[in-house]
Amino acid sequence: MTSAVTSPKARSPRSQTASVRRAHRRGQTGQVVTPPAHAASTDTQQTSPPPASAVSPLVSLTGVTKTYDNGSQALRNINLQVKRGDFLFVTGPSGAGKSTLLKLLYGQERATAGDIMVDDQNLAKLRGNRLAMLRRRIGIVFQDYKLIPRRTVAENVSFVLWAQGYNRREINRRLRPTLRMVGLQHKSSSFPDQLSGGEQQRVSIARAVVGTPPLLLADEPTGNLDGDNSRQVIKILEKLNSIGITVIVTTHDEQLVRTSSHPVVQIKDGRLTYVRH
Ligand SMILES: Nc1ncnc2c1ncn2[C@@H]1O[C@H](COP(=O)(O)OP(=O)(O)OP(=O)(O)O)[C@@H](O)[C@H]1O
Repeated sequence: MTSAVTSPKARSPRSQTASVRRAHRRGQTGQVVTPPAHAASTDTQQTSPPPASAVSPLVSLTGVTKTYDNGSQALRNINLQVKRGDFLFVTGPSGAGKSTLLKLLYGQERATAGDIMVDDQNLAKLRGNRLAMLRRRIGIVFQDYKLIPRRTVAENVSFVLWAQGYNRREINRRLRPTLRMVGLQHKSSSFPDQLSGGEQQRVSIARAVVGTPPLLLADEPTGNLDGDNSRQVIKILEKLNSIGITVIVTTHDEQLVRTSSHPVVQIKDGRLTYVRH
């Protein structure tokens, strides 16, 4: 698995981005597919409305409350909409409810009250296979990387594709541009403990997006990194956003948020307010 990615030709960041973008356009996300030019036909008989996915937000929370079994009220009456293609920062102090919000979005936790829609699916109604299918369409990045220690970079990144039944050719086709995208093509045979923290986080980003999900959730992705590595991680997330992936990032790093122009919401004591639209 690793041999195919050990000696890729050097390519510019622009062409790396382009190849991942092409992967999206081939329809692998089901999300960023550009409609054919004739889709906007002049056929006056064609009066059916556009599909819901073309107009609905990718993520929508309405009146969402989460109370854990021990009585801890993590989220209170949250209303939030994230459109397809958005990049959203979620800030707030420790214990405010940021991680809980992301856990609700990928179905690790269930809301106590309210409605959560992700990619036109009502999370409260998803169980078993249908929840697993939705999760395949959500990339997740954690503060502590969560890489498999005895697996190489290439194996860590492609593991999810193996698990989903992709063949070797398709895995290699996706792996190369994804590793280039995060600047780690030369580290594909390294093990996690041979990498810096910033590199490990870039591997975890590659793993999160190698399946070309329409939605990427990053929970404090810069929490363990210094300023330079943090900015590099945010730049990669912005690059992914520029090719159509909707990105939601939690952070308590005020500096990162201040130096960006993306929308920002703050969670404090479980309540959400817009800081910047
Ligand atoms: N599994 C759980 N069981 C009970 N209470 C929990 C659980 N997970 C989180 N909480 C509580 O819910 C509240 C919100 O926690 P959450 O982890 O969402 O905050 P956070 O904003 O992500 O914090 P941090 O920035 O420190 O990661 C906290 O009071 C926390 O103690």
